Amino acid sequence: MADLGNPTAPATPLVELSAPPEPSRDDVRAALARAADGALGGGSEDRALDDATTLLAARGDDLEALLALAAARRDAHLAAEGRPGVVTYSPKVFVPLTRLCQDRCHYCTFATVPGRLPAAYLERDEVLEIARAGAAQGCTEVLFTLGDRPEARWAAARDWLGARGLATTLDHVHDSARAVLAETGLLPHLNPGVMDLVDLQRLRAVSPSMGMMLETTATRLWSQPGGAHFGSPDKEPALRRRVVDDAGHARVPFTSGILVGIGEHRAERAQSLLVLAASARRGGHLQEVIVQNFRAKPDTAMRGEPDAEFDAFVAAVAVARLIMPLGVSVQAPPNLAGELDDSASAAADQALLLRAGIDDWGGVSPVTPDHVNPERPWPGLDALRAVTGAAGFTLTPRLTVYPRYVRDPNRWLHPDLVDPVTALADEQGLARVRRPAETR
Ligand SMILES: O=c1nc2n(C[C@H](O)[C@H](O)[C@H](O)CO)c3cc(O)ccc3cc-2c(=O)[nH]1
Ligand SMILES: C[C@H]1O[C@@H](n2cnc3c(N)ncnc32)[C@H](O)[C@@H]1O
Ligand code: MET
Ligand code: SF4
Repeated sequence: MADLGNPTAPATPLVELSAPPEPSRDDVRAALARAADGALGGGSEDRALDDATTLLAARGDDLEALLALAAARRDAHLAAEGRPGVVTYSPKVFVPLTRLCQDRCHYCTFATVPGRLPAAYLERDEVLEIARAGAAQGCTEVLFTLGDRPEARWAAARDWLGARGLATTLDHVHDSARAVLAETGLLPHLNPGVMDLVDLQRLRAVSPSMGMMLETTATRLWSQPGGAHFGSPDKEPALRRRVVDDAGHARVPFTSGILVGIGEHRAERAQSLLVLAASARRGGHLQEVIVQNFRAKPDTAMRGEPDAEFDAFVAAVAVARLIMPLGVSVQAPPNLAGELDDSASAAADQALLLRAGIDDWGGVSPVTPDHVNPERPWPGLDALRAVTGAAGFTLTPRLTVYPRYVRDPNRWLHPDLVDPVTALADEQGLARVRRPAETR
């Protein structure tokens, strides 16, 4: 298990960081040299923050050197996990259980108002219908992504839940996930926003993995008017950090990550990644870190903002790889790469992400759109396999829960989930291939 799962000191408090100056090339090269020697900042946490902040500014030849270091670290991770040369994805369907939300993230087009929806929530039978369509296409994951605690803001949500004898949105998540497991055998991955320790312990019985993006440690983007998270109670960085840590206490294999380009500066981006790495070391539960690039969408408060600059995003992927302990996968979604409707530029950007050290593409669906980024279709699996193969890797389906946790079920899986997970896993803990999509 490498250096994961060794409880150390408690989490250090988040300090507000001022915007860093542009580093000189000498600064960048010195940071690269320390990274090449094995540790950002030569092992000290403050120096690691400085070096990571510096490396996030690498461009041109320096960025090339950073990518090479990150790629080598990814290869070491895959070798340590016993799957050298394997880049994974999770064949999934996406269940937008509710698009009502108590938050108002300025980049989000997923959250909406009751008047624009046929109903406040999907019914359990509608969820099952989506899951069955996924099963027919060889999917193994049902991703529940939804608005945070809409009942705190919307009467339509309270009424819908009340009419069905449900107290909270998370009760509906629980019952729907249990139904998916029982009726289809597919594995739920829950992404319902903020959960407390009791929620995590209860939901763990119906879902082998869960996730919540940290997004960013930049509290100012939450506390100050105009910030991307102003008006979103669930996006307070200290609260989200506690959720990521609590998932470790509850022994939930967990996915988190950062959103790049929502107004955070490089030092905040570096701090966010260091916070995730520290949580991974304490809990051993962080299976993957998603590095997701902000994409401006019409009808949102941030529609006029530029998309995340792609070189800055690629540098963030590489720095994430260097910061994370071995054993933590680094994921970037393939559908947010490239210009819209331009498969050549998507392929070029995806190739760059592989050079930057990712080892996973996340959920890819042959059935449902990415409801969070609906304007961005999934690449076909053939195209993704071609890009991955051209970079020297074999594209391989995984389960929603990663092999290292599948192999240690007593610690990481609720007893009720051992059989459902085992039924879908191969000897390596990856997905047993039985998919029509795979043989196309
Ligand atoms: O299709 C998507 N899947 C998202 N996923 C699912 C992801 O692509 C994979 O299906 C999981 O990582 C499987 O382990 C998330 C999962 C999380 O736990 C947290 C955040 C996300 C974000 C997205 C997303 O924006 N779009
Ligand atoms: C499900 C996850 O999707 C991400 N998310 C939400 N809106 C956007 C956007 N416009 N661009 C990129 N990612 C987004 C957030 O990080 C959220 O946690
Ligand atoms: C649709 S956004 C993903 C789930 C949750 N609302 C969050 O922001 O964490
Ligand atoms: S990103 Fe999540 S929490 Fe924020 S508004 Fe959208 S659905 Fe709500």
